[in-house]
Amino acid sequence: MKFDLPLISPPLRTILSNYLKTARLVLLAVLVTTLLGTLTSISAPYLFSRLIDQLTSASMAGGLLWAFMAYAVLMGAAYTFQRMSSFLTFMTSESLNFVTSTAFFARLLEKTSDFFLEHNPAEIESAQQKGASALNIVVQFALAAVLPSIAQLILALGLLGTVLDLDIALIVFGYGVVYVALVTRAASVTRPHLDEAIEQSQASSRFVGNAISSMDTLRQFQSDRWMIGQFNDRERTVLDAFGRYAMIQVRYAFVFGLALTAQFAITLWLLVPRVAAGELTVGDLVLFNTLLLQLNIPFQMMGQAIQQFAQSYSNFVPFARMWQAESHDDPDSTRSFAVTEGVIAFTDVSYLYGNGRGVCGVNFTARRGTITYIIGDTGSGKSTLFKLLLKAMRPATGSITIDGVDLGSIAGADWFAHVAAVPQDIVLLNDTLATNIVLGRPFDQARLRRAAERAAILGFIEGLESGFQTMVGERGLKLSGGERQRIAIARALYADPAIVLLDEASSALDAETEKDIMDQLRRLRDEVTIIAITHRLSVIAADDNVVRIGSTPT
Ligand SMILES: Nc1ncnc2c1ncn2[C@@H]1O[C@H](COP(=O)(O)OP(=O)(O)OP(=O)(O)O)[C@@H](O)[C@H]1O
Repeated sequence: MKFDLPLISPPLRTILSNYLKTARLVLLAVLVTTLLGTLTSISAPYLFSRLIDQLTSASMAGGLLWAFMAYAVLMGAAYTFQRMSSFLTFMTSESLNFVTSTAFFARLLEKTSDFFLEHNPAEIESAQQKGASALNIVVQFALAAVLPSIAQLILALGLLGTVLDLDIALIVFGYGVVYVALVTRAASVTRPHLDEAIEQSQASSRFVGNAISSMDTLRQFQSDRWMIGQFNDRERTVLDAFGRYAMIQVRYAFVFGLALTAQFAITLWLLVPRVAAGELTVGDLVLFNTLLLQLNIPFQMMGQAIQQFAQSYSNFVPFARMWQAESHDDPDSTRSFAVTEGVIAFTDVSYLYGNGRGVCGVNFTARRGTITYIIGDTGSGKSTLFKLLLKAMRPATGSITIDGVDLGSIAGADWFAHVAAVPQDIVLLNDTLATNIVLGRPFDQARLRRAAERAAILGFIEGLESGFQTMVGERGLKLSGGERQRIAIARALYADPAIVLLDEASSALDAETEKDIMDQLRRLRDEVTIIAITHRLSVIAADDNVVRIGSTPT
């Protein structure tokens, strides 16, 4: 079986080392209870077989009954330790879930904007779920199956070799090797079908994410039947791939049955005549049967573990791919950066996307004291300039400086402490108006009201029954487009930024509200550098700085 180790190792290393730190004590308890469970479960049948051989009415009077009681205690202890170990293992799995989901979320926040253009939330969620459950299964199996199985195997094989004879121990061991080899082979033959099923199920989640975000449009164009058909086709592909996987495993079940029959037949063929000849006692035969049954359980467990590991690997791949997708290459925060004059200079800046479109040779300077308007045809690259300013990507050529400092050398955290943007597509959280404006920054009622006032939305909010505590609905869709824009402007102004970027921030507003907001912003222009993208030339005043962006080659 081939595994892409460079792909899965980095997330595994980070998550498992955090997990070992978090669950150290419980893991130790799992180890101890597992070992005790194994010792007691092997010593109980051994004691029983010896007692059976000594069982006469005279020996009963000599205290053998108490030895049988000791056997009963051993049996109870074995069960107790095994159960304790399995629940302690379950406890650690919750720690693992916690570590996996928090590490993945932190990693997601480092991803580039392109990542979120490629992957929608439903698909990301599905990869996260699959990855977390794959890791959980591997760790649970390692602790609850592989570890006790190996301990049980070593002890039981040792006992079998000492009490009965080495040949029998070798036959049992040989069966184990054949069994594990068969499971490995079955897992490797079925892997391509499993990989395909998981790949298709990821594509299906992406499809669901797309469908949910455009549900109203689909209904309006009566495209829902078409979407259902497409979804069914995708799910059918997943089902077929899982079906092929399961059918191959079903065929292998016959081979496993044959191997088990051969193991019992050969060993009984050798042992039964030796009992008849008086070389072995009936107790030996009973012990053999119990140990054989016990030995087969760990082999089956190990086989299942191999099967689960192979399945978990396939499930972990989408998670690992997202984990490894390109992240922002950001310098460390120095906290020493401060905006002084607020002069932003673009010098010969170019950036082309993979399709050859973007911006070429842009030169302009934005200062306080005036609003800098960026204008240009649709697709000329105005929003791309903002993405560059917001460090979503770096210029391919040229430079962007702030008060003479290259933007590339400023850490994201330091830069975002000074800049606030109102994007073209406003995203609001399904939470209250206050939360959407403050967005986790230190709460200050006076600032909140001032920001709302400057964004010309205070009157509207105060007129609502729940005021700032009004819930905005999924993606803020309980508000109008213009209200959403004003909330986003209030959000941008809340922390008194030194630089404000507005990407068609007033496009959904009526002329009067737009004028109101721009007048408010104009009052800030001596303290704040304001750059605004607009298609509405009517908002531009005579003393504004206007930068026209030309079309780029396609
Ligand atoms: N992520 C992307 N991948 C590939 N091409 C892109 C991407 N984003 C934008 N483009 C292309 O780059 C060009 C500039 O896009 P941009 O959004 O910056 O234009 P714009 O001037 O803001 O347009 P508009 O006025 O319509 O909002 C367009 O031709 C667009 O198709």
